[in-house]
Amino acid sequence: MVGEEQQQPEMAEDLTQQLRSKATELLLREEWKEAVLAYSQFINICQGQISKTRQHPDPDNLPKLHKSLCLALSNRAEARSRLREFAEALKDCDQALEIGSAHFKTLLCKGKILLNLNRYSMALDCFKIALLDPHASGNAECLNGYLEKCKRLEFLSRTGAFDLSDWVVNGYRGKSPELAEYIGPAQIRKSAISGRGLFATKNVDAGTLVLVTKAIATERGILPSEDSGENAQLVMWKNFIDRVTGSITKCPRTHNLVSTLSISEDEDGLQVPDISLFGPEGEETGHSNEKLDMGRILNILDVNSLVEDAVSAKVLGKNSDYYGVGLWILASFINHSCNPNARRLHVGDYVMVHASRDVKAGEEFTFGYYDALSPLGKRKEMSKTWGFQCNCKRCKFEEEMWGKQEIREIEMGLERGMDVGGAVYRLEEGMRRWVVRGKEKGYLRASFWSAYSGTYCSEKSMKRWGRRIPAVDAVVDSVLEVVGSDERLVKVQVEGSKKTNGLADMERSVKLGKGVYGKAVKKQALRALLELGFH
Ligand SMILES: C[S@@+](CC[C@H](N)C(=O)[O-])C[C@H]1O[C@@H](n2cnc3c(N)ncnc32)[C@H](O)[C@@H]1O
Repeated sequence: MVGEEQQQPEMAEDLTQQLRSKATELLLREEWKEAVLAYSQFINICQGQISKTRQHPDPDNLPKLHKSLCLALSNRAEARSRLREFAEALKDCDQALEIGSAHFKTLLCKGKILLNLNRYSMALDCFKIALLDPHASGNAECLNGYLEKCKRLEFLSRTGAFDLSDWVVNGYRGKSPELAEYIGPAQIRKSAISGRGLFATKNVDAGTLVLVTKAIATERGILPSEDSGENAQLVMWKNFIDRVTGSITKCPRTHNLVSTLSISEDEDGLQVPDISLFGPEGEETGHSNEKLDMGRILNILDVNSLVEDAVSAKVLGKNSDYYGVGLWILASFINHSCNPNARRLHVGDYVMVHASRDVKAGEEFTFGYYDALSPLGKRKEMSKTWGFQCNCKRCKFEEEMWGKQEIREIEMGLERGMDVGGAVYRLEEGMRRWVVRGKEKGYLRASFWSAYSGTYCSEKSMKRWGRRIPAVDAVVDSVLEVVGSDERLVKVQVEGSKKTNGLADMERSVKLGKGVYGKAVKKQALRALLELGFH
């Protein structure tokens, strides 16, 4: 076959025109992969012609060729961004902008890609320059929309001033609120628990937002009841792996950030990355040397993926067959504790982490990978499934206490349907005899929480045991001190106070609610929630 450059100039011109028309048609038909191929061919030809023209200068033709090349690069960027190949698409945009620094279509495309990558201020710069272009007048509404969105998200990512009130009060119905990535008063440091952890950089009170981060990939669905949903879960897991692999392959930044995550081996030797790398304006680092083969990706996912139906997501009131799994990189640096001080809330593709009780500067933020309001045996089982053994103070203390015959009898009694009020009474009496004080009381109460909750919420139980067991406020406070706020604590506080005093202490409950939902749900909304009886 005759090469393009050896063809007659008119013939080559015809072929080039045909290729350009074909590429445009594919783009209009939204056949993105094919459009990328056609534009790539066209771009090669254009670049060839430009270098030929440089050798035999043709001042009339050169600007025309540059214009065609710029447009083709811009269109290929559009097609690549639709395929979510953002890194390649950005390269195309930058090449096009080298030719025409104010090329409207390219600036718009680059701005949209940057917005998708949560790089708000860089996106804002693109839209601002685009606004100066004469083409902007015909696209003013759309452009202003993007500008406003960038400004809003940039403000949110800088201040963390989110407001989820309406969405939460409306029972999480409708579109989830617009969020932006945010890093609060936190830094990554070596942890005494294991490897690296996330630490408070200043004293924070309950409800303070720690971070908001968008998933690299998620997979969600309702599991069918037949075959107990296991097959469906496997299919979802496979899809999830494909999505994560896709994101890693398409984006070097994602590759680099994922490669910082633990595979739960030799954690203490792992490097401690700077937290700013993970933020919306985090630096573009070069390609990491760390190879991410399939085996390593699977190990990383095994250790770091979060399941949305975990206890903290129950607050979303999702269908019981709902299953959602995702990888949120920054949240992956948070270790587990059975006396956690942070909670996570899943909102769309984002996870928000906030302090669930007051946390001192230098203290490590931890959340429960599994339910902290459960007894030692159950927690041990769960930590096994996570592949580690929890050695927190609470576990160590309870290990000792479970040596006591009486504790085991109460636990077995409850399993066999023992009267919950009686169990609480026996435990409280036991703690008095064993001189269990302070936090340790909270540990045991948290472990037997279901008995306390059953007692305080039952009129019958309260009639029988109410005078012989501690007041609900004292118990809620001591459990709160060790596991942080939890919707179940608020529920018992509200119900229990009504049963003892006849009215719930609204201020106290609102404070507890703040620890559950974070400050992103405002006081007024929390009051409304409490009046509605809490979700
Ligand atoms: C999501 S990562 C947490 C961050 C991790 N420490 C790191 O350096 O990247 C989960 C892994 O951290 C370790 N880990 C977290 N919480 C732990 C705990 N309470 N006790 C022991 N190991 C824990 C386990 O190796 C677990 O597989």
